[in-house]
Amino acid sequence: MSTAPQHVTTGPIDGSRKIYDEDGVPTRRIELTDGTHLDVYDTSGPYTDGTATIDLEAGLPRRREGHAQTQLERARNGETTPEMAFVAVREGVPEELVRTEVAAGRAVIPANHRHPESEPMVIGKAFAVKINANIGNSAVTSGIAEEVEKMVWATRWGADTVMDLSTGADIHETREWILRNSPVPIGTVPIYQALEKVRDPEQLTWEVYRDTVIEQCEQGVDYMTVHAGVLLRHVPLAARRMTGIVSRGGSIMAAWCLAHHRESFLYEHFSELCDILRRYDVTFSLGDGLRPGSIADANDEAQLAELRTLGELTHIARAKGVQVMIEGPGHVPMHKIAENVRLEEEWCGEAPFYTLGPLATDIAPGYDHITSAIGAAQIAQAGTAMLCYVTPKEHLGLPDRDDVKVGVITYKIAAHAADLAKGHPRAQERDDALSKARFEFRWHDQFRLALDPDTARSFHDETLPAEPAKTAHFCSMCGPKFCSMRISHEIRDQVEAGMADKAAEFAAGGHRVYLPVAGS
Ligand SMILES: C[C@H]1O[C@@H](n2cnc3c(N)ncnc32)[C@H](O)[C@@H]1O
Ligand SMILES: Cc1ncc(COP(=O)(O)O)c(N)n1
Ligand code: MET
Ligand code: SF4
Ligand SMILES: [Zn+2]
Repeated sequence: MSTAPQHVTTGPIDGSRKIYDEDGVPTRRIELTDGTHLDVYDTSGPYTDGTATIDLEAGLPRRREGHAQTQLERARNGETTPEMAFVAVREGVPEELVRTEVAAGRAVIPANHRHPESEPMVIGKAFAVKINANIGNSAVTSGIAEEVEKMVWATRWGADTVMDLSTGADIHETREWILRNSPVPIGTVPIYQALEKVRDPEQLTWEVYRDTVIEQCEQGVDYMTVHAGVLLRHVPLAARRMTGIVSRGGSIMAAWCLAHHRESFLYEHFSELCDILRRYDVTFSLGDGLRPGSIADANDEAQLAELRTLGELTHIARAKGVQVMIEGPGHVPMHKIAENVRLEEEWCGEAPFYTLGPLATDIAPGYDHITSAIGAAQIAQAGTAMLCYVTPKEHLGLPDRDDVKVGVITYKIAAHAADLAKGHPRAQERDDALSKARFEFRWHDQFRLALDPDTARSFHDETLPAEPAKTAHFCSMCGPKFCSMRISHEIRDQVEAGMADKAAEFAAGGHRVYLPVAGS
């Protein structure tokens, strides 16, 4: 039996302060030494508010109320819900854009009526690209306290949603602690807990699965991965691959279909599943159970056959008023990435795409946060709405707290790079503020504006820890004499002084800068 969590990381991010607008929408204000400030999107909840009291036992304050209808149904009815208004402020966009995107199914707001602790957020290509962090124990390692800290730690660094993918001990209790203390939406894969109950994939039944889904809906899970696109006829296609089926849920369902030689109970009971999720406004994340697990298998027939089925299911769910997003690959070389987005949009009615990476090559275990961030930046630029992070431990072991931070920061980079390329209205503000601080040798401001201020500061401290170095016009990379930015300042001064002299000369000599153009 795991012990209850006693402690999580709290306190503001270095150089920042949490502020709230009149409707309680949180923002992180980065205070700068030149007297200005920059406000940035904040996923971290009360944990980074220096004035908040955290009581893990009691959970976070409940901030929302339930409703009989889903966000999708209400958006279609022309209603702007409090959740839509909240995310419009967070994103800096008109409420009407949020409502119309949700109504069209191009965006989702995952917010189970029974998870009132979470702060509403929107996932869709018209909005800032989001990132998800996977956490959870396995049969081999980890406990409740570690997992709750991973959730707080992931959201501190910018995770927009967290998936609890626990498959080990105390699955229900671990999820309860995470849900009651999470400021972001929580996703799960219910088939994992269903399998835990029956032990063997063959023993799974629709009834056990359905009851597990209801249990998780009641607890407050905001979105659920459902691998209902793995059909009996797809299984032979995947058997021939280089790496078979790498999705856990996909492999469980394929094993069940083969053992019983029957069609998937998720597919056959999909309509009932929609009715259950609708009651709580739980969002479907239609699982990519046949995603490629290697470059060799990318965009193959198994993957595309499943995607077509997910498109069919999307239309069924939407007709029932349930919000839907679509999970995507996996391992895909760069030249095959755009095709994934194009087909997903075409076949799945532009439902928000939620991709795992993709890894652009298979050759760097230990660095798969990087192989996957390369693919993630590209697929996000092409229109993916949310990126599921990959940590340095991918393919090697369960990520720990440090891996979680590396994964989150790496994916914030990919998501932000895509926001810039897509021309998101506020994205470049932060780049400009940081570049200005860098060029003006305001080292403290450069650290504060960084995605990871602690690492930036500690790297600078390694060679130049003294306070005077924090305004010095060089760092240890080039040293004072070869600092190109310092030299640039001198060039700029000389050019400006020279311009002033030249201007005075010109005026004195009666010269004109622009000659009249003949005929004008
Ligand atoms: C679908 C993705 O989820 C990741 N994954 C599966 N279980 C866990 C866990 N407990 N913690 C973190 N990541 C996990 C896998 O590494 C895969 O990349
Ligand atoms: C983007 C994405 N895809 C899939 C899964 C589920 O994991 P699995 O399919 O291995 O059960 C996930 N958590 N996120
Ligand atoms: N790395 C695998 C993938 O590409 C997942 C392994 S754990 C289920 O999806
Ligand atoms: S990550 Fe490890 S346990 Fe999971 S599929 Fe790969 S080898 Fe198996
Ligand atoms: Zn993989």
